[in-house]
Amino acid sequence: MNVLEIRGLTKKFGDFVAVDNISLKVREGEIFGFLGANGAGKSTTINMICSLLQPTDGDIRIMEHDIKLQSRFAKQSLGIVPQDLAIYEDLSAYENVSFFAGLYGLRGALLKQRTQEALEFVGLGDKAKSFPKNFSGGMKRRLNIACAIAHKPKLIIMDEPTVGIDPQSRNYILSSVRELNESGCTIIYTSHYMEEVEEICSRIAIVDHGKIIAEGTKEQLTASITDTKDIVIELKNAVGSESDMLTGLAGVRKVSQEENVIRIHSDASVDNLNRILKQLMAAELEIRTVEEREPNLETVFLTLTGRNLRD
Ligand SMILES: Nc1ncnc2c1ncn2[C@@H]1O[C@H](COP(=O)(O)OP(=O)(O)OP(=O)(O)O)[C@@H](O)[C@H]1O
Repeated sequence: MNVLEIRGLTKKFGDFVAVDNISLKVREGEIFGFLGANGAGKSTTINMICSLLQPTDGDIRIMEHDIKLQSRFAKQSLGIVPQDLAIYEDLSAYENVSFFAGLYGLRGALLKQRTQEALEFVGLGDKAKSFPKNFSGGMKRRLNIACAIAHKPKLIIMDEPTVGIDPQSRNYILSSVRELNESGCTIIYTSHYMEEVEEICSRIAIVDHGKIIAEGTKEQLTASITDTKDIVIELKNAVGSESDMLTGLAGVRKVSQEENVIRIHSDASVDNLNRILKQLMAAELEIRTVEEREPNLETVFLTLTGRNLRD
């Protein structure tokens, strides 16, 4: 079954097209990644799925129900972890979760039980009475998740849930996503962190300028990139501007440098590497290592758009 089906979804703000005719199916049991740079249109799409924004055009179906016609069903099937924290600082952690679960229709003993379960799930079981104003960024993010899951939705949408938190909380959140998925939830996970999407998502859509420019498993997406390759060269004692001499070289598409390490995105033909090395050696630079990297999602994005995800 498709837990989510989107057809021809479009959102215009005045003349600006933020989401441009997106169609998409997310099947039950998937962790579906929505990967795109800042401003690509991820949040606008999510806000339409959650009925927070009216589409300019297109249809959205959740569990085969049109969200316009069966809005109550859609609301109860959906859990939303918004990008901007949606928690009340002057309510306790327990009261926050209980408030949101109540909005989704839970009452009485079940409301109490699910509130406590959700807090325990995110590792805040012993913080039920504490106030989020005293929480770290990572704890607030986890509370935000608890608020979205207490009513046990079939589909959970997480909009960049790991922005601005420490690595430990990030790992905690990623393993919670997996656990929720194993317990039967379908998950849509948006991020501009390629590594996270690669790590947890079973299928990925890459969004750019409001359009889906590629979709598939990580393996399908990387296999589709056969005409480019990534080369990483480590120099000895670089001053930091050595990459300039490679920009514009035939076959070289993009170059970046961090201290001694130069990353080159180039056409796949073999002579490129020779040309690059000749250029560096002609400048009497000492080369420590040369490595050809397997394509990853960043390569896919770079090949399709000519930009890095975080340019
Ligand atoms: N209410 C609005 N009015 C006008 N433009 C908007 C509005 N909301 C979003 N936009 C524009 O639509 C585009 C897509 O924004 P959106 O927030 O969906 O991107 P995103 O992929 O979620 O990026 P981010 O990772 O920064 O959240 C951006 O150019 C943004 O400036």
